[in-house]
Amino acid sequence: MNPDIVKERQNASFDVQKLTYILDGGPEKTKRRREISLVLNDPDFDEEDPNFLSRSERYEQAVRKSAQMILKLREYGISDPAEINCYKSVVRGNFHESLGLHYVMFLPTLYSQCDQEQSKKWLPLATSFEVLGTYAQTELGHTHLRGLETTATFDPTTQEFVLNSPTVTSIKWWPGAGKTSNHAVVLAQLYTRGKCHGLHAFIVQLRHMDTHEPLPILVGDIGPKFGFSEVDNGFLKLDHVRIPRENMLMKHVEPDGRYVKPASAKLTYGTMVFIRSLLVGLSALVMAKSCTIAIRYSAVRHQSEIRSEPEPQILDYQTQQYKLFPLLATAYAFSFVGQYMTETYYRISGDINQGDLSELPELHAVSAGLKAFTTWTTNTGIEVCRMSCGGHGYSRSSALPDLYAEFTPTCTYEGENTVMMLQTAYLVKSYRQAKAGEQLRGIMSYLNDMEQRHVRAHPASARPALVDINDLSDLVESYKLRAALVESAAKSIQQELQKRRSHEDAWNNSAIDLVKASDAHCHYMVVKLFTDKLSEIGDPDINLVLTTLAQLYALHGIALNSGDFLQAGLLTVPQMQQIPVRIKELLCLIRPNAVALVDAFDFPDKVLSSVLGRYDGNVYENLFEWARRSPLNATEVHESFHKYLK
Ligand SMILES: CCCCCCCC/C=C\CCCCCCC/C=C/C(=O)SCCNC(=O)CCNC(=O)[C@H](O)C(C)(C)COP(=O)(O)OP(=O)(O)OC[C@H]1O[C@@H](n2cnc3c(N)ncnc32)[C@H](O)[C@@H]1OP(=O)(O)O
Ligand SMILES: Cc1cc2nc3c(=O)[nH]c(=O)nc-3n(C[C@H](O)[C@H](O)[C@H](O)COP(=O)(O)OP(=O)(O)OC[C@H]3O[C@@H](n4cnc5c(N)ncnc54)[C@H](O)[C@@H]3O)c2cc1C
Repeated sequence: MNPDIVKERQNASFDVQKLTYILDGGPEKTKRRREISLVLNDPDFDEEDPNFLSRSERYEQAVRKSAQMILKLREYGISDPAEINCYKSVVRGNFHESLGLHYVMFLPTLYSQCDQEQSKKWLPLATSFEVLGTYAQTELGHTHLRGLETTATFDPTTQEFVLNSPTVTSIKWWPGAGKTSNHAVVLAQLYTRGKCHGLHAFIVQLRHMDTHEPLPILVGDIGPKFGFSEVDNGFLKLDHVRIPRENMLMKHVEPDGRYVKPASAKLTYGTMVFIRSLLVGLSALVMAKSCTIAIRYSAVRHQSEIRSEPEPQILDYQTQQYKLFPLLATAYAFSFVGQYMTETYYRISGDINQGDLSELPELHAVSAGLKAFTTWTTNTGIEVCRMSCGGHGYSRSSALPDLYAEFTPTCTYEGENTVMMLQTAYLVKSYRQAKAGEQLRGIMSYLNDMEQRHVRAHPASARPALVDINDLSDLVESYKLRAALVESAAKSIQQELQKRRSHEDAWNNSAIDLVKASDAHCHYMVVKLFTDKLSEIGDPDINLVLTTLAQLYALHGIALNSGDFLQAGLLTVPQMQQIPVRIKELLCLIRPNAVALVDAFDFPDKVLSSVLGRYDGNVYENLFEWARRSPLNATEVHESFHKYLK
């Protein structure tokens, strides 16, 4: 064990184990997660670092791993969805799996959209992996759902739908598992009796069940990408492909071609809401991994000098702390927000299953906004962690380049982040409702008292100083008032309408304000949920260290967005000047606990897969060993010497 890291652990002021229990949701859950993590000792999962493999080898390795996972899940009797998720995230490490989409999109779509008869047919096939599925929605030319071109036309004479990609731009593009899957959920515009009824989901067989040869359908892999090398993102061109009427999910077409409206057309989009909710938790996980790597490495890396003494640990540099500790605070904040998002998703989708759709718009708005907010923040955070590790952060051995490449598409897939932030129509609607005197419920209820607060952009000098920057509840209150930026967005729309612009143009001309409002709303939610969590934590040592992190999170956010807080008169200039001073004090308070705080995330070394983030801190000898495994070192003299240099 590296002596620096031993010393760090001795300095901790709290019980790491107890904090792990809080993150997991209780000691029983930690125990079970650790039991599941033992699978890492299984020699069947001993594999070469994918960074040393070609794309085709990586894909093959991923397929083998996916198949092994299924067999082992059965062998170990793991069937609870949360446990399957835990198992997979352990085995998957920092990469994706080839059957990922089958689990996260295909199966959930079947579960939520099959009727009884369809469930009876498709669920046994899909859960036994005879049917391997993908989710084909995006097209070469479109992702905006109303604009999708693929058609599904009902033919009552044969009781079939005819699926067609009429143009090049309508070719399905991106669906994972282009080579792996034999079925797809295809999203297409439904036509029956000559009328279009909008987007619906259909199950389409793509490949022969025994030979895996494509049916008369053009299907394949779209080629190498920024990351996602394990995943065969695919294309799919359908040329008048016929499928039985029973393959339409939720069956909205009667045998005579009559269309029966669903309770809400938006239920077809349910799988995206599910994944967007999951991505909030995934952001927390990846931010936590990145911080673990960067903070452990910073504790063992010595460089330059502060005083004329031996080289200090780089974690002692104030600038290093300023780079990493706000991200550490973010990892904790997002962990609690992830827990909230999961609970909210299951609560509201439970109501939806019972026929109560009243909270669907809020679920959509919250999951879209938090997905965008947390993935954007995490994406930039991983890169800060990588940079903070200097040159070794650039090596794939650090895992940070992989974490970045694998995570960055979360900002794009399941709804591009700007587009998701623009799903703030709900926010503006809520604002208008509150202004009209309606009492809002839930997370939007803070808009109820906006009129009394009169939060507007007028001189700060005309306002009382509301905020004690050392008081978390005051900080939550100021974030709440900043979230009233929605008022500016609503006003911008109003002004555009007064200029006789159409509603659509007024919306587009206010889009920057709308995204800002959405961002401010999400930021408020994160600060509030983090603060609310503190009241549940009885252990005084843990409460203290998490309160310090929450204060840092809140103040750092204000420092980054100082213009908003000053403009709205929520803070005075002298208060604003106090914030950097307080932030520096908080960095000093966090410093002795930094390693213990990342230890509490409890990532086994095999899951982190990072030479820099090793628990024992023995970085240099393992970096050397890792480099020696590089395929370029397989021979002492590379063949290129004989071919070109000699
Ligand atoms: C510790 C925790 C660990 C967690 C472990 C997690 C493990 C998971 C591991 C890995 C996960 C990663 C998985 C990797 C695989 C990724 C694969 C990627 C797949 C995809 O990308 S699938 C394709 C996704 N595509 C999109 O998201 C498209 C985005 N676009 C849209 O959603 C829509 O076009 C739109 C919302 C922008 C506009 O909708 P539409 O076209 O219908 O427009 P309108 O007709 O105007 O309707 C708008 C109207 O509808 C409301 N609305 C829109 N969407 C929804 C919804 N989903 N639900 C409810 N309501 C919705 C909208 O608010 C409007 O309402 P109003 O009319 O204003 O009332
Ligand atoms: C790794 C990966 C895996 C994927 N897996 C799948 C899958 O399994 N199945 C599937 O169906 N799809 C999948 N996708 C596709 C993914 O869902 C889309 O890429 C995503 O929805 C974004 O759409 P787009 O690529 O068309 O971007 P575009 O919508 O073309 O975005 C380009 C730019 O235009 C801007 N823009 C677009 N619309 C607006 C607007 N209304 N207002 C303001 N700005 C706007 C965006 O902000 C962005 O800056 C995957 C994508 C990736 C990268």
